[in-house]
Amino acid sequence: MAKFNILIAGNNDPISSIGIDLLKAEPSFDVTVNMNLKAEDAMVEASREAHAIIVRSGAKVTAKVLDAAKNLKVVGRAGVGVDNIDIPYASKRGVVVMNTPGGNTVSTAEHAFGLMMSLSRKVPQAHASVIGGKWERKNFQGAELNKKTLAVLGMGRIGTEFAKRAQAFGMTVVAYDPYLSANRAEMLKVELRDNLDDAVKDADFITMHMPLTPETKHMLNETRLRLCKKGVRVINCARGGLVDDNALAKLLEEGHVGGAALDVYEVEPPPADYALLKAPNVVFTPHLGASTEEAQESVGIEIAEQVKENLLHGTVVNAVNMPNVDPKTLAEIGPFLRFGEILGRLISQIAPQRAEFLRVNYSGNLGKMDTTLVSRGVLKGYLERPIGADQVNLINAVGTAENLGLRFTESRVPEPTEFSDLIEVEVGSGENKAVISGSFFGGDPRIVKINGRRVEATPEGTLLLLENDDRPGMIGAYGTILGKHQVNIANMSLSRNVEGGTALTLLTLDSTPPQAVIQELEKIPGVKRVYCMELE
Ligand SMILES: NC(=O)c1ccc[n+]([C@@H]2O[C@H](COP(=O)([O-])OP(=O)(O)OC[C@H]3O[C@@H](n4cnc5c(N)ncnc54)[C@H](O)[C@@H]3O)[C@@H](O)[C@H]2O)c1
Ligand SMILES: O=C(O)CC[C@@H](O)C(=O)O
Repeated sequence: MAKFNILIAGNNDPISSIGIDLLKAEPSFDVTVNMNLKAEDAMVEASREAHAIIVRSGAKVTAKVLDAAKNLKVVGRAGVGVDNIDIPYASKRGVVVMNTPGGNTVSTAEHAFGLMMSLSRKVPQAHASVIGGKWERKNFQGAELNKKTLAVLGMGRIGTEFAKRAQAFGMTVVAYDPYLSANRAEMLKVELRDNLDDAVKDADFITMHMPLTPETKHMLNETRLRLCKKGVRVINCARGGLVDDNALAKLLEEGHVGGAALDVYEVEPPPADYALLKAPNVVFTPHLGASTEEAQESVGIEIAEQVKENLLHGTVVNAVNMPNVDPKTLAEIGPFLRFGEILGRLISQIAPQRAEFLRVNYSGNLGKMDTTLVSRGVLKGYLERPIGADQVNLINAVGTAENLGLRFTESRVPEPTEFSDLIEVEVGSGENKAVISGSFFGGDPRIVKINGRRVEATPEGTLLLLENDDRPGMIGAYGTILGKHQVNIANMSLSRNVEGGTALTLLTLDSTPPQAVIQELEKIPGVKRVYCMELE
């Protein structure tokens, strides 16, 4: 039985014990929990033997960690944000990265909403004052939420939950999210703004709920904050860096921004001299959005299940760097995926060198399916020879092709050709290309065309493809040489363009002939090309 090492890594932020127990209960898993992995070097050492690493936001899975963890197959994030994981590098290394969207949505929306209420009623300041023995009622006059305008930036899961709560409090909700459809906005009864400045300029409160990306970094910068109404209050329970913390501190000091409630910071934890910590009218929490029993249990169990299923059965759920494959889909597309890989391997052995494109075209029943993974399988099979079978997989195949300058495309048409299912793979540059097509006969894969010529072969063992003048005696000549070297022919398929033109002979062999035999075949008069193709 294969053994898998699982590292649950953190910086004092463990995942739920139910999730840990679920993994420990699996006999083939060896589970290590280490919550002292703030430093990269410590993380590198702890990760060396891991097949899976599970983190929250405290531990960082950097390129150095990914390089050190030679056996690594999967990184699981118990939560939404994956900015503590080097995703491009994980993809390059062929490591699947999964998160658990949804498990902490309500907790985070509730926390952000709680922050907005604390901010509008100055709860932390009033609390500190009472504890300090004071009774300063006039200093802590707040503002109602009722009839105020709220701008929700990022109307995904958490933004939507926040908006619903705000509507229940009588707020007018304006939304900015370039990926939100007008229909959905209408359904959620929010006023959708196409332009970020339009969304924030009349708002009394702004709340942010999107990932930190190059596009969203410093979305609220000094210029945009100055555009807002004087006294605007800002809530950020999504990611540090969406707001320019220094600009926010400055505008809070000036009084242009009336208050801020933050759960996340550009630097976490913020150092003692962080300007924001000294600014007036602020409410802070230390990245607590998802810190509830319910959310942690939910994301802890979810990630444990996902990682377990991935290691044991190859199931991919909630991956951020490859398409999802649940067990049902995996069973359905499994045969196509395997055949796709074989077609890729096959064409890599007859394609022109320095190919510039690889196209996968589907028609008929296959043209109606989601074939993304099958195409990745073709690409993987194609790249195995040049890159090494252990270096390329379904996750990094697309990136690897890009690095080689190979343009990878796929097309699908639901109409059948002469076959009810067809996968056609074309590889080449300009007009110089090789084409192989495959189909399924009664559920069994068949190679049905090579370079546009009709052939028929079961994709197994070794295939010998010979191109020769169409004249008598050629097959006898091949058979004699192969027989002399004890190479048995299991199957043969013949085709030609015109009588006396060029013939294509596809032989399925029981063993792979040595190179010397191929050279002997090439010397037969009338033989133009001989390709020996191994399928496994
Ligand atoms: N504080 C915490 O503990 C905590 C907990 C959970 C989630 N989060 C963070 O909250 C954020 C939102 O989480 P979610 O689960 O709602 O994610 P989500 O994917 O459901 O929603 C994100 C939304 O942001 C939108 N978006 C993307 N780019 C945008 C842009 N340029 N402008 C405006 N909108 C844009 C997307 O269209 C999407 O609707 C994430 O960054 C996540 O990491 C924080
Ligand atoms: O692990 C946590 O508590 C933080 C989670 C949060 O930042 C997320 O993006 O899901």
